[in-house]
Formats: sequence, structure tokens, C-alpha cells
Amino acid sequence: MTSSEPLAKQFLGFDLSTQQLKGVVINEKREVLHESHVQFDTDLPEFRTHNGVITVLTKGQKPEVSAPVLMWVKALDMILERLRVCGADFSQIASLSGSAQQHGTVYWVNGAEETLKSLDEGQFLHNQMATSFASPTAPVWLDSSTTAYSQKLEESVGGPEELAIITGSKAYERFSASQIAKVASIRTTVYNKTERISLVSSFMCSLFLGKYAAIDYADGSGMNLLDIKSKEWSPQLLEATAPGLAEKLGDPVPSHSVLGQISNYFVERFGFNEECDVVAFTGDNPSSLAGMCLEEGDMAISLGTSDTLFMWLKEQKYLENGSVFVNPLNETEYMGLLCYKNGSLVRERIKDKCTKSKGWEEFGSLLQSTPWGNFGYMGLYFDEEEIVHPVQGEFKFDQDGRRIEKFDSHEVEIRALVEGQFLLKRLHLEDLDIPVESFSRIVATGGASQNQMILQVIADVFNAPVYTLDNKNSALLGAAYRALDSYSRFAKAGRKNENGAPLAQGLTLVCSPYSEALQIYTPMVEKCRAQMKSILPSIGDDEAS
Ligand SMILES: Nc1ncnc2c1ncn2[C@@H]1O[C@H](COP(=O)(O)OP(=O)(O)O)[C@@H](O)[C@H]1O
Ligand SMILES: O=C(CO)[C@@H](O)[C@H](O)COP(=O)(O)O
Repeated sequence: MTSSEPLAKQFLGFDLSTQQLKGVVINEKREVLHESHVQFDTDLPEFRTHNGVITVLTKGQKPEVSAPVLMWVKALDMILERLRVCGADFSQIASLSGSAQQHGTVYWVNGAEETLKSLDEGQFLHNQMATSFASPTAPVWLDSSTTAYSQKLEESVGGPEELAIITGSKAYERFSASQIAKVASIRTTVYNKTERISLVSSFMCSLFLGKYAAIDYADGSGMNLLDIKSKEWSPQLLEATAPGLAEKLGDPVPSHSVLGQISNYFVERFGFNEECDVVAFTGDNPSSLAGMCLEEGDMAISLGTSDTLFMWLKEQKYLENGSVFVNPLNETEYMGLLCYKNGSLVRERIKDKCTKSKGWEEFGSLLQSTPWGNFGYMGLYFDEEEIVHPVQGEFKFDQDGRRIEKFDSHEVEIRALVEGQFLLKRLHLEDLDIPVESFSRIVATGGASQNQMILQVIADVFNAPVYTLDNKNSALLGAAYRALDSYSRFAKAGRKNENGAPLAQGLTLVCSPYSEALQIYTPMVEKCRAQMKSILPSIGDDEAS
């Protein structure tokens, strides 16, 4: 290349998930050039998080779960250094975007935007932003201490279904409206000195923009505040949540919006091009949808900290116990999502309990050493109160469906856990009228999608082939793809699938279902239903229906 030729364009994506901040640089062909991450617990031990969060237990109350906002800011300082050490040349970045764990809220103190606008490139971000937040912590998606506020929100519009018709979801404790209502009601000083409330995604975006970033439609759908048809905040729900909320949220924008150019701080400190576009950040699940390039008939399974199931929806649909978000790639369409708190962290706990090595390899070998159907043994593990059903505890059953104290062996326990996790998901899909026959393949992503044995259980329980992307971090890739697509939206069309999403890169078939899987697992779904019914009456009949 001669010195007069312009450098090839590159695109930067971030994903601020529960346990880590990841960053990736791609080129115009969507090839990964550099990738790095910062693990909160181990790289930033001074914030004393466990699995990325802080849990406060108060007797007689549900635990409060939050994350230190400055930890995320410091992680950003670190990831940029790490990417630079990997060889990233930020002057080549034409556009950047990002994603983040959904629903969490950040409270910027009065005057914080002035700090964002006048950052000194000679200093770390976290030093300059230490006093920028009205609350040092942000409530996150694992928090469910807001039951009373969720109930009030539903009552304000006539019930859960009415709320779901407006916002795509009934009131969930982890959703932003209930979290904000709690802050406004019991931490009044914090609320009153807040000039802006960001989602975790728009908070991260604000740091790059050097001013407050708008909330995008897709992540905004996880707040119980956005009317997902009109794409405006619902005045009725704003009113029911907290006073003066509209001004604190700013107007929502389409997910592909270019919100401006990168702040001078990053130009001077890290050598970014001053014309680098900053594209609205979105939620990690919407971003995964963009990174996985889903097609009609695909079911996505994300095995991150949470387990989530999601799919592209052409039209808005009522998903009881699930959620419907505005689609991040096409704002006239939607995506459906079911989220489970008891995903990777429960698998990790049982791995540590049941393996000598405490390693995933041994966990996988033990899982493989047991037969499909596990001799009829089944386990339902809810370390945290689950989202889809308000149930907590460990429930173990023998071949006859009787409750037992413990399983005979570690391998039986491991299979009981993994089969139970995915049978329950199949049961919930069937209850939503989404039978296994309605999707032709499963695309898996997230940390646990590198475990072939877990994926085999998924293929068998759902009787569908399982594919993974070469890069398991689809939310992260989706962020970089969205940066690229928004940059080139007007420049070039690019190859697209029929949904308008870019064509998938490096999608590999990793597992096919065992030929008799359907005969084995269909009756087990019914057993699982019966076992859930045996558990739920102790909590309340309404919840079991
Ligand atoms: N080989 C593996 N088998 C099963 N689970 C794994 C494996 N490697 C990592 N994990 C799980 O992946 C989780 C992290 O996934 P990741 O998608 O990075 O999470 P998040 O994006 O929520 O921070 C960990 O909690 C861990 O339990
Ligand atoms: O609450 C939800 C989705 O509704 C979670 O999926 C969060 O978005 C956290 O994501 P991970 O950190 O597990 O990827």
C-alpha cells in the first residue's frame, strides 16, 4: 500500500455484560482483528464484586443486587489499553457501538454532563468521574427487590396483559421502571439530584460521546416504559413511575442512530480519528440477535450469566412470562425473549460440587457418561428466585416423580440439572405456543456455548440441530456489526438475509439430535410440567396457572 492510499476502515464493538467488559475490532469483511476483555471480579478486585455484582441481604426482604458504576468506568480505561496492547490502531476506527446487560439504571448527578464534556486527556476516566453519579451503584437485572413497584405499575394500566400490550412485557422486577420507582420512592435524595438516568448501554455510550446518549428502542423496550408501537415513552407509565421522569430519560432513538462523533478525550488520549461515529448502544440480547444474524425459523439460546431464549418476531405477540422488544435491526419488527436467572452460575456451582477437578471438561465427561433421559431422574435448580416462575430452591425427583433428598451419583446430578434446565425452557416455549416443530435450528452463544456436551443436551431436548458462531460472543460481535452497518447504511447495502440482517459468518453445525430424542424427551416435558405443579402450589395457585 502506498502512503497516499487511505487506511482500510475498522469498526469497534463493546459488550458490558454481567461479569465482564469485552471489546472487539473488526474490518469491513467482518473479520475479527483484535479482541480483549476485563473480568470484573479478578481484574478489578478493589470493587469487591462476586460474579460482577454486589448483593445486599436484609432480613425479611428480597436481596438487592447492584454493580459499582465506577468499576464499569475503570473497566473502560483498562479495555482500551488492552486492545491497544493487542495491536489495535484506534485511528482506523470509522465507527463504534456497544451493548450491555439489559435493564440496569445509572443515575448521573446534576452537572455530570459538564464533566463528560470537559474531560482532561491526561487523566484516567475513573478519576475524573468519581463524583459524577448520584448513586455509586446501579441496580442490575439480577435485582428483584421491587415487587411492590412492579405491582403498582401493572395496576396503573389495568393489569399485566394491558402493560404487555403497551410495553411488550408485563411488569418485571428487574425492569427499569420498577427499579427507578424504588429509587424515587425510598432514595429520594438520589433521585432528586439525578439529572439523567441512563440504561447501562446508554451510560457506556455517553462516555464515548462526551454527552448524554439517547436510549435506543430495543434496549428501551426492557424498561416497561416504552410504547413499543409508537416508540415513545408512555406518558401514563412515566407518571406512574416517578415524577419528572421524561426529562431524566431524554427521547428514545432507533437502534441504528449515529449519535455523534467520539469525544475529544478519546481522540487525544487514545488516538481515535475525530470523525469516528458513535452509534447508539443497545442491550446485550438485541445485540446478540444482530451478531447471530438470525433467520426465520431460528431459535437463539444465549448461555451467558443468564440463559435466554430469543427469536425474531415479524409482529408483536403477547408472550406471557416473556418479553417483546423492538427489533434492533428493523424497528418495524420485534424480537421475543425469555430470560432465566438460573443459568451458568448454577451450572458452575454444581460443576464445583460434582467434579474433582472443578473443571468444565470433567463436567462434560460426566454429563456424557449418563444416558438420555437420565434413568428418569430429574432436577430443577433455582439458586435465585426464577423470573418465569417465582420459585427458589433445589428440587430432585426419582423415576416415579417422587421428591428425593439427593441423587445416587455426581454424574446423575449433572445430567439431572442440565436436562432439567432445558426441559423447563421447552415447557415454557410450548406454553407460549412455540412448539419445537416451529423452529428448524438452534443457534447457541455465550460462555457455556463452548461446551459441546451441554449443546448436545439442548439438541436432544429441543430435537433440533445446534449451531454456534466461530466467535462465541455474539453480543460483542453484534456491537461491531452494528457499528459497521450504521456506518455503511447509506454507503453500501452489503449482503443481507431475508430479514435484512447481514449474512451469518462462520456458523457451524455442532450437534444434531439423537434419532430417538423426541420419543424420550416429549414425555419428560410432561413430567417436568407435573413436577413444576408439585412445587408451585406451596407458593400460590395463581402463580402456577
Ligand atoms: N466450558 C464451559 N462450559 C460451560 N460453561 C462455561 C464454560 N466456559 C464458561 N462458561 C460459563 O460462561 C459464563 C460466562 O459467559 P459470558 O457469556 O461470558 O457471560 P456474561 O456475558 O454474562 O458476562 C460463566 O459464568 C461460566 O459459567
Ligand atoms: O435480564 C436479561 C434479559 O432480559 C439478561 O439477559 C441481562 O441482559 C444479562 O445478560 P448476561 O450478562 O447474562 O449476558
